[in-house]
Formats: sequence, C-alpha cells, structure tokens
Amino acid sequence: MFDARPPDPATRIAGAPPVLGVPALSIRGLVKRFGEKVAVSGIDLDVPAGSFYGLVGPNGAGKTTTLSMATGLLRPDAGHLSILGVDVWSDPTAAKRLVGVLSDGIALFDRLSGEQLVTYHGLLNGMDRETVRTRTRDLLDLLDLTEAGGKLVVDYSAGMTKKIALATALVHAPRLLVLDEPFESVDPVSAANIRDILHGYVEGGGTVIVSSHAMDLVQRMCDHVAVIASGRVLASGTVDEVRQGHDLEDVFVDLVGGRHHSKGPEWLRTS
Ligand SMILES: Nc1ncnc2c1ncn2[C@@H]1O[C@H](COP(=O)(O)OP(=O)(O)OP(=O)(O)O)[C@@H](O)[C@H]1O
Repeated sequence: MFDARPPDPATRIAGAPPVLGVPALSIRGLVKRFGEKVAVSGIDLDVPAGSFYGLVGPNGAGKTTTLSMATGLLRPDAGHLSILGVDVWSDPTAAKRLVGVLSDGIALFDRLSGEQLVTYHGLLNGMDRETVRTRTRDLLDLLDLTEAGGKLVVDYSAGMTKKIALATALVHAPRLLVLDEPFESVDPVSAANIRDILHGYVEGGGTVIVSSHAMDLVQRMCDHVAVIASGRVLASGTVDEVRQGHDLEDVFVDLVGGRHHSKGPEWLRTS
C-alpha cells in the first residue's frame, strides 16, 4: 500500500529496492599491507542486504582497515569490493552515494556548527535545500542535539561529536550504513535511541554494518556477525550460527585466544 506520509530520514532508503540476492557489501580476496605489516590478509565476506551485521575482533584485527577500503576511503592492495553490486573502486561516485559512513578516520569540519555540518553533507550529496533543512532538523531532534545545533562542533563532547557524525552519515538516507564503533563515548540513553533509529532503518530495508568491542551489544542488536583476527575472518554467519548456544563473548575469546589469566605483577598489589 502506498504510504503518503513524508519519509522519516532515518528509515527512508534512497534509490531502487535492493536486487534480490545481491549482498549489501561483497568482499573478495581483500588485502592491505602497511609496509611489512599485513593488516588485511585475504578477506572474503558477504553482508546480506537488510541485515544488521556486527564486525568484531581484537585490537589491531583489521576491522577499521577493512571498513575504510569498503567505503572508498583506503585503496586495497588486492581484492574486490562492491556495494549492492556497484564496484567501490571502479565506480566510486556511485558506490559512495549508496553508503553512509561513521568512522574515526574521517575528519569533521569542526569549525562549523552541528546544524551547518549536517546541512553541508546533505548539499554535498546533491540534495535540495528544503529537503536538507527538514532532514537536518529531524536528525538533530532524533539525536537530542537540537539545543546544541548552533554550537561549533569543535566544542562538542566526544559523545555529541559521535552523534553529529552519525547525523551526517544518515542525511542522504543511504542504502548501507557503515559505523565504526558508533556507541563509543555515547551515554546509555542516547545509545538506546541510536539503536532504535538503526533498527527502524533496517526494518525500512537498509543494511547496517557496525564494528564494536561490546559483545553483549552485538549479540543483542545484530542478526549477523563476523569475527576477524589478524586480518582474517575466523567465523561468520548469523549470530546464532556463530555463537552455537554460547555467549558470543565466550565464543570470541575461544576463537581469538590471548587471555592471560594473570592478576598482574606483584608490585601492583598493595596488600
Ligand atoms: N595507516 C597505517 N599505517 C600503518 N599501520 C596501520 C595503519 N592503519 C592500521 N595499521 C595497522 O594495521 C593493523 C590493523 O589495524 P586496524 O585499525 O584495522 O585494526 P582494528 O581491528 O580496527 O583495531 P581496533 O579494534 O584497535 O580499532 C594494526 O596492526 C595497525 O597497527
């Protein structure tokens, strides 16, 4: 049935509906080296369209490097990446239009106010002023930033900066959202609000990929997960397939290893 209500900026998905069976993100043979260091060592992964996909792995596993290559921010040494069938590196303009990115790697123009920053991102994506104005207002409201909308982003707290960066990722209603640690520094109420927005976005046909160290959150929030370590995929599938009835955190620790089971050196104990 046709719904004549104006679309919510967080749930409206731009462009045509996804082609059946085409993954939101497809990664084949992805490799990235930094000098001697092999950060990503031949990753193959399909992220189904319409999924809420968690990417987990220990520090230095290669998550940010993988997501940076997937979103056109970092050129791979080898491999192929496509977003909804569009090759990221041979057709970067079309691919970037399909994706919204929240990454620590992206510098924000923090001498703008929050409102100006979101507006700027909307206009950069070719949207008309009126739509940008409406969506900016909606997003500031959704993320509890209306009062701070006129303040310079450089003066925002870490959590507020995260939220305004999320607004810039959402303003063009992308088909795929790639969020690197979106809940870091965000207070619990805002985090719950953001989770609601993301679930609404997925229900509306969007796909979310979220990297996180919070295993309980990934277990509760995501329907799919990939565990990455040393630049390789150790396990991937639905959350239930990967955790096999156990806590995701226990499965993660088993897969990744590295527990020391030590209470630290003697000199740290005061009594
Ligand atoms: N620009 C760079 N130059 C050199 N080495 C890099 C660079 N970026 C990442 N690396 C290295 O690549 C490896 C993977 O880093 P990456 O940031 O992708 O890991 P991560 O899984 O996101 O880690 P974390 O959970 O700690 O954020 C690490 O060993 C890191 O030191």
